[in-house]
Amino acid sequence: MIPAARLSAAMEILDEIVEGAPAERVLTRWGRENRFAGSKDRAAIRDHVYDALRRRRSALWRSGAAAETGRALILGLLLETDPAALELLTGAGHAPAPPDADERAAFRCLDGAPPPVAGDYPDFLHDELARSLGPALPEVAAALKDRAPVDLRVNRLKAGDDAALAALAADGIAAAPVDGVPGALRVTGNPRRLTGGRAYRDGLVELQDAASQAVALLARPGPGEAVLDLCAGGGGKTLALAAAMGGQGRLVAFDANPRRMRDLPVRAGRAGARIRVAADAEVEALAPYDLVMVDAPCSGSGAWRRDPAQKWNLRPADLDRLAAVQAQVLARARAVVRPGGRIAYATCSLLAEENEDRVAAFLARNPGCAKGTERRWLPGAPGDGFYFCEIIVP
Ligand SMILES: C[S@@+](CC[C@H](N)C(=O)[O-])C[C@H]1O[C@@H](n2cnc3c(N)ncnc32)[C@H](O)[C@@H]1O
Repeated sequence: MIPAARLSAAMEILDEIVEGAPAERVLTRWGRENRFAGSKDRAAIRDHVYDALRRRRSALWRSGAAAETGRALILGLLLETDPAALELLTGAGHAPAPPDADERAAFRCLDGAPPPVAGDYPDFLHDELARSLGPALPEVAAALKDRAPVDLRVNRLKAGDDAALAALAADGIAAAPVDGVPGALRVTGNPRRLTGGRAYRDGLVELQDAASQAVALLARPGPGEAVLDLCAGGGGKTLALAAAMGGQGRLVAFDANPRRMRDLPVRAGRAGARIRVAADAEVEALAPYDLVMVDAPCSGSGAWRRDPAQKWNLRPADLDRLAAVQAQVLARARAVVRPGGRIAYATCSLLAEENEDRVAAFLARNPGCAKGTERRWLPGAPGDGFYFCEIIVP
């Protein structure tokens, strides 16, 4: 496909997404129905679609269009990020039609756009984002418009950094260490080869955002400790905890939605990690734990660049519901941690409401518990946005 035809396809796909269809479903169906498109075409179309979804409000504003359509979003995206590419819109062959006089007259810059439009986030979150981020808000919002890098964690149960880098190089994948996060690598070339390569298949590296790795390291699971990962999900942090424990001790993984842990046994096998996947009642039966990791369900606002639909689908009532779940998991963690043990509370949220406020509320309800190490990572420094707070239990 020529580059302009890829833009046409992205417009067509975005039209369906704007109508409410989930992006992944539309992209998959489009690929099935357009077999002539090769893997490079599909990857480029997907990038256009996600670039537009991350910038949904600013792109529409930039286009000046009255209604949100795939064409308006792509026009606005190109205006903002690659104005020269508008020349590709010639109308010839499969290229989109060039912007007509009315469309051109409507184009506008972002000066004067309200902050949530320029920053691409929902209006209702503005005050909370401003309270949480202060003067960093515009910079953080800008970082969330870009594609997320592909990060790897060197699996210390199987390899050191040099061996992992050598295995990746043999697979044709270029990567470099991420400053400040021991064992984190950032893929700089051929990321799509990763899952077919030996380094990944043999469990030398795992896909994991660098800040997510930093969170697991900061939890400091000790070798020989009993550790519970109470919100294990797909097991990203569980596997990182297992590696930090050096294959010693006892690591239990639980998630309220067991289907999310479906692949964990296979991933653990590949990584050479011993993990007990627990059913609900086993969480208490296997207590007490020295450390309980609570990677709480949250708005995902620190990782919106990976999943932009999350920010557009979020509603005020979701934050209330999430706050209640965050409090509930913390209370459960408190009940199963041993006296003198620790709770490692983390979210990939930028909102104080899900972070500092949740910890403060927990401490107010649990006299004697004390805050230990607390840290926040903003998106891009070095990975997704994350919050971490260690709670020391009396
Ligand atoms: C942020 S995700 C976990 C990501 C995972 N730790 C990782 O690193 O890949 C939060 C998880 O919490 C789970 N969850 C939601 N409510 C829960 C509850 N009450 N108890 C335990 N897990 C819960 C969700 O199913 C979701 O998988």
